[in-house]
Amino acid sequence: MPCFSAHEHVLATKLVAFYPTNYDKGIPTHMATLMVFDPENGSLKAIMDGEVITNLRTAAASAVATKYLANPKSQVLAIIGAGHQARSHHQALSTLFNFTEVNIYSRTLESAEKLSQEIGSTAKACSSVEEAVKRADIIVTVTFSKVPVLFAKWVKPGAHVNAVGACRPDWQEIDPDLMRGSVLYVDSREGAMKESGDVILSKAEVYAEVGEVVNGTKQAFCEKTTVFKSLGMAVEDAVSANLVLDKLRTT
Ligand SMILES: NC(=O)C1=CN([C@@H]2O[C@H](COP(=O)(O)OP(=O)(O)OC[C@H]3O[C@@H](n4cnc5c(N)ncnc54)[C@H](O)[C@@H]3O)[C@@H](O)[C@H]2O)C=CC1
Ligand SMILES: O=C(O)C1=NCCCC1
Repeated sequence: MPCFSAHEHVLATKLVAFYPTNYDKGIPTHMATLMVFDPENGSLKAIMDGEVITNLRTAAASAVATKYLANPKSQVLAIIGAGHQARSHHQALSTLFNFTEVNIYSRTLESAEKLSQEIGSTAKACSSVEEAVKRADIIVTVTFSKVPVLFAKWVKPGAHVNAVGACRPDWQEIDPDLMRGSVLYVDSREGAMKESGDVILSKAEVYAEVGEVVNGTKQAFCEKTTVFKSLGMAVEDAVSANLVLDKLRTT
């Protein structure tokens, strides 16, 4: 994933591959390395691990979307999936909202319970997606499922969904009725139309990129049911890598 940002004065690329079956072997499913170059002359400035940055910047992007699109009084969070992104999303969203309830569903009750114990007394492992999401103001889907796991009939009107998994054109995590029945935001229109099965297969209409909401050219319909379909953008990695280098320089 290559990126040059003149605004941020950064030139970087991330090599990333994912191996869903690694999860059951207890090793990371995403293998990522970032290379940062001097934008003036192309010389290599740094090679860094891309796993942590991928976890954190993806959750940060969802947090920005959620800040604009969720009800500001949101109290109940549901997380579907209990891996790295589940943890980073809980961490990032907790900087914006005081959750009184965090409901977690995963393929195994054991992995949902483990995450619930890490989070503490507000968290609960649920035995179905429906149980996890029915009271939720904010929902995060972070699984490797290839078929929908979150259905419109379980989602409270006005809830906000961060749909982060299903990053291939033939994979889905979200019920097409929910995609079509919500106001749909994406990180990149171009990316969504090429890579997101949730968008392509449901034929849902993309209302806006989150960046258009942030810069005020498109509306944030936070009183309606909203979906943010995230696929990840190279600029998120490049900017994050620059932040790491800045921090290194000043410590
Ligand atoms: N939008 C973006 O920018 C990014 C998206 N992702 C995506 O987010 C999702 C989660 O990533 P990580 O948390 O890093 O992975 P992880 O491997 O740490 O956790 C994956 C979770 O999905 C569950 N899972 C695996 N197969 C499943 C299935 N068939 N049905 C339901 N659940 C299943 C696992 O039990 C686990 O809880 C993946 O789809 C990944 O590709 C990851 C990085 C960036
Ligand atoms: O943006 C990324 O990095 C990824 N997006 C989709 C899944 C693999 C990693």
